[in-house]
Amino acid sequence: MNEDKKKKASAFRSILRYGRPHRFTFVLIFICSLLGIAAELSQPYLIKVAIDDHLALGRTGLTFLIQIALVYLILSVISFIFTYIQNNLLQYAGQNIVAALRKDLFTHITKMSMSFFDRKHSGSLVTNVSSDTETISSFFTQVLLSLIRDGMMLVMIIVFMFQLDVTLALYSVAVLPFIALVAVLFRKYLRETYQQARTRLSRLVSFIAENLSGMFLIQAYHQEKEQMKQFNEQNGNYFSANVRQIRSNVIFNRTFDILGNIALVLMIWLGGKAVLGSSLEVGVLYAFISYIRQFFQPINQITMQWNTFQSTTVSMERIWAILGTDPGVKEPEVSDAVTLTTDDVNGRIDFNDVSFGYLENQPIIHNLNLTIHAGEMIGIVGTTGAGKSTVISLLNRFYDVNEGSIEIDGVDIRKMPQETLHRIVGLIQQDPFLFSGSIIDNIRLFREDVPKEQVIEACKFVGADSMIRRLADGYDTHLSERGSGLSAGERQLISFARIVVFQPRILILDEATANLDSHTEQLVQSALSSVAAGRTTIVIAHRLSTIMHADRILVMQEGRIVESGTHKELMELRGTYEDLYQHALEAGRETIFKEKPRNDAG
Ligand SMILES: Nc1ncnc2c1ncn2[C@@H]1O[C@H](COP(=O)(O)OP(=O)(O)OP(=O)(O)O)[C@@H](O)[C@H]1O
Repeated sequence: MNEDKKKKASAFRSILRYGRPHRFTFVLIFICSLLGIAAELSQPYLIKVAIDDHLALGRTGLTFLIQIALVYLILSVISFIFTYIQNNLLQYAGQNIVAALRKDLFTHITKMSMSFFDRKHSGSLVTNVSSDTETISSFFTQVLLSLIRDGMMLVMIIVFMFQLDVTLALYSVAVLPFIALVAVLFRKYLRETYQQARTRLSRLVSFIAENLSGMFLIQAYHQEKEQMKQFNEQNGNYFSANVRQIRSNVIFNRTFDILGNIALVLMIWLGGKAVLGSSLEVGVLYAFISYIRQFFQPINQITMQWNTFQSTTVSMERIWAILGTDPGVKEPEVSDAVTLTTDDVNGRIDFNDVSFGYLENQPIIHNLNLTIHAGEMIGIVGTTGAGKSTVISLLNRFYDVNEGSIEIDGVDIRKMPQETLHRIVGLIQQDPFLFSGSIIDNIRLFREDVPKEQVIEACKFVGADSMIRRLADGYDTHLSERGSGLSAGERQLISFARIVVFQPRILILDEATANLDSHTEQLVQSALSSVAAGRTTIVIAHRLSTIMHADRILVMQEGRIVESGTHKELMELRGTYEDLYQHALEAGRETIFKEKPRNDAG
């Protein structure tokens, strides 16, 4: 529990640090609030003066009243101006702070290794970057505003009251312990309802995000009803948590109103008695009644902000948990870093006694030793779960090896800045990811310094040019999310063009041609041979035709390379490869590797 509080406090302090660059703005906000409130609170006092020093004395002259009315008006304008400036400054500072926080958070997330994304739902990360930062924004713009403005207002009202009449002032502040009691009683309940609503919203967002990315499967397997049922359940849960939270808020606020009205009635009763007994001036009673009404307003505001404050601490903690998470895969120390340019690299790859597991004590790759020569084309085959994609993830440093090392041209990839590594190693996946943006930007990855001509050249080279020109806006055609306006083969060709533009020395294709029809496959195949020429190429393929002509084929089984050689050599070996091949022929497909049952499955 204590640990928990400490964590909360440290998260809070860390996030508050974002306010430091705006400290002068906060001083200005404080001054504006002070002036605005002073002008506002002087108004009842003015009326008291008009009543007690003029009307109660039976004076009939209007000049004094007109003067009072004018001053009242000026005070209203002053109060308006300062409140306006204060609000604007606060919003400006608050939005700036949150924009900076959002940026840091997103930057940090982009640096995390894949193991982080294995653990974290993308939906909950979306909630962190969007609504958690928004909650923190409301802390700076509402909670802080309330603390500054309402806190000062409360203090000033109490000062004004004591100045006017000590007895009545004491009666007024006597309600404060009751208010504190109500706040304490409600606190736990309010916090619970708030947290519940936030957790359920986060679950709902995760569910929606997952559904959107898997919509294809949902429709293909007619899972709509099942998913709808789950959605309704999540939606209903969020709805009831929200209703509960709103209900508790309303009860809390109305309890305050009742307390305020009781205090008001007491004031009229006690004050009225005093006025009748001539121990109190009417104007003072009027001013007190006004102040009592204003007295509850800031208290109500501050207690209401308690909710926001609660959710802010939860959000701050969650954001800090991410910002405080080690990225896993680290950039090398500057003194250790080896920066290579693509031209320096030959493309030799060494896996030296590499072992790796996604989870502790569950090794997937076992003591892998492998040398791939510069310019060699390697095909990797194996049954599902053999570890083919894992080897590729390790080479891309999406995860770090547990033991051993991976070297490119003799340099441990952990010593390369990741930018260098990813410039050297180009990866094409089965379903290439395209960003929402124009085709040209997708090919040059939003780098304006890559001229359009170079992109067109690359597209011609891989045979994508005519396809792109047929689109409505050619190279400027805007792609929707994940390039959904294009076919799988077209997306594939675009990712090949990317490779030609960026010229990585090592090319990796992860099942790149598995789902294409034969015509598109031919297109992609010829693009592949153009792109692969002169590069070290590793292809994980489920189609034999893709890798049959590879310089070397590696057969993987349960995290180990069990056979290695050319197609011919492996066929002659009559081992696992030949077995897979026969199995493919029997099934009348060449794409059989994936479907072959795993050994452990019998
Ligand atoms: N992110 C992950 N977290 C935990 N385990 C994982 C993860 N990714 C893969 N695995 C496990 O690691 C093993 C190897 O997976 P990998 O994806 O490398 O196999 P593969 O040979 O590429 O299979 P496929 O041909 O089906 O793509 C499998 O048992 C898989 O369940």
